[in-house]
Amino acid sequence: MTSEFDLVVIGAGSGGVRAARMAASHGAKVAIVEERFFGGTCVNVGCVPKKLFSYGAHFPDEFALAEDYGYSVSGWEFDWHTLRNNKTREIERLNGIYRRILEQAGVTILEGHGRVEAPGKVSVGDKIISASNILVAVGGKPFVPEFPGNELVRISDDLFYLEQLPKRVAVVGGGYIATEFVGILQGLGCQVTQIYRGELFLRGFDEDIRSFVAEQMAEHGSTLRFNTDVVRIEEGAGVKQLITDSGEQLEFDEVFYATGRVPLLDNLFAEGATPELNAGGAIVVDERYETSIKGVFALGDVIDRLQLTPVALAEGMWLAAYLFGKDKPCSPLNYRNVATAVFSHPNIGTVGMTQEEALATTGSIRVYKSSFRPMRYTLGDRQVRTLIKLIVDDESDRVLGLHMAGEDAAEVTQGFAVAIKMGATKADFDATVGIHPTAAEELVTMRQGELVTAG
Ligand SMILES: Cc1cc2nc3c(=O)[nH]c(=O)nc-3n(C[C@H](O)[C@H](O)[C@H](O)COP(=O)(O)OP(=O)(O)OC[C@H]3O[C@@H](n4cnc5c(N)ncnc54)[C@H](O)[C@@H]3O)c2cc1C
Ligand SMILES: NC(=O)c1ccc[n+]([C@@H]2O[C@H](COP(=O)([O-])OP(=O)(O)OC[C@H]3O[C@@H](n4cnc5c(N)ncnc54)[C@H](O)[C@@H]3O)[C@@H](O)[C@H]2O)c1
Repeated sequence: MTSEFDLVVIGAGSGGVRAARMAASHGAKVAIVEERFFGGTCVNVGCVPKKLFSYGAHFPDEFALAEDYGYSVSGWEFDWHTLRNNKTREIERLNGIYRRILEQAGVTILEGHGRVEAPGKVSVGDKIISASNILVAVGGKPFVPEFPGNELVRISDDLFYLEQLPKRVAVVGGGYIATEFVGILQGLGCQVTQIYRGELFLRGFDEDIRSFVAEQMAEHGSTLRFNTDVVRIEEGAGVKQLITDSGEQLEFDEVFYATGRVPLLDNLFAEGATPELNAGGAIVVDERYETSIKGVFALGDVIDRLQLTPVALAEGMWLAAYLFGKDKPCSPLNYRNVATAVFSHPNIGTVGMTQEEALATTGSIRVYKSSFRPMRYTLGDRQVRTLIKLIVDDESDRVLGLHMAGEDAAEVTQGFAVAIKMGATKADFDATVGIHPTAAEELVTMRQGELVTAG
């Protein structure tokens, strides 16, 4: 029996929309199922509203800096509702664009909860549709650990729709979301405390970058409490009392938890139709994104790879070309040297290996480091700094990693990521004439490297 569709995608987020659109452009008959919002996490409660809020949070610093340039910027006020509502209007516009992109590509849109009933069968409400291939691109949801009072905390989605901005706020977690939220809330005028259970936040990033960002955030007014775990939260008189593992009691108006995300598998697979999952609940796929059930594929945040929008997009494009393209990809997607940024204040941009990873891999590296005060800040006394760092393989001279924390770090890193992906050497960097005066020119003018060897 022939199927109604060549591909049914569950989830119209970053990966699902891209896969559906590209599959349709290759000539496939495609349907997409979405139960909540077109564009998924990134557009609605992730990258986009977060970046808009991050822009918004920089204005007080800009006003202060303007004074050093002779402007009087006194008496400014901030209205949270204006920022929040303008953001929501923009997100609604983007939702419409995503829907239209799908319609224009000829993709059939089905609104409702999608569920894999069996290989080749998806239900949407009480309707069953048949498909030669099914793609599960349902993303993830915030994870909040179990402890007394955890029902009192807010999750990342909540920030985007808050009725009022809290005065005193705790952000628990030490990853991307927590660190970005601290910058946003602090910039918008809240008194912010970041609480992290480990020694130093941003595990997995370069050690120097982690310490530098912690210093800069503290200098900027955020309170950072590392080696601190929350054991209980109580509420009284509109105040949230947070009790730590050392018995301290801290008071906040709101407590945000950003302690990771887990795959969104709620009512997604009928009994007997669940593919293999790993210990963390992520769907296990092979290098073609096929699950343990033939004809059922999965990609994006629901699998155990990098949880980044450009990665979900790349996976979606790869799979569409693999299933329906004339020119099938000849190799699996390459996850090496994926550039990433944390839109904390200051921003972090990173591509390639950290010093620690490089040492474990090659044993002998040269490390080039420069910390400086960007020219923009030299007319006043604010201690805003930038750190850049290059990790070079001593033997081959190849640049293994580039790390930057400071203004425009994400923008600068994106450009250099091309060079790193192409295998540029330090000599290539040195042979590149800089653009003066910029912060990025530092990356092609560093000459004094320190030789570091393993052990
Ligand atoms: C606060 C925050 C900030 C972020 N910032 C960045 C950033 O700056 N840069 C970056 O690269 N990444 C960022 N990310 C990560 C990025 O958003 C994700 O990696 C990306 O959205 C994953 O795409 P996806 O297609 O896998 O899933 P999603 O975008 O989550 O899409 C899944 C879609 O499936 C739908 N769905 C789920 N279950 C069903 C079902 N059963 N039936 C029908 N529909 C269903 C959901 O409603 C959703 O629309 C951020 C994430 C968060 C939470
Ligand atoms: N700029 C970006 O590209 C960007 C921004 C936001 C999110 N993201 C993506 O979304 C993913 C999820 O972000 P996230 O910040 O929620 O996750 P994360 O994995 O980056 O960080 C989770 C943090 O919570 C801590 N944690 C975990 N369990 C805990 C517990 N029981 N108690 C206390 N702390 C605990 C971890 O130690 C870690 O510091 C990221 O990994 C990233 O891939 C990307």
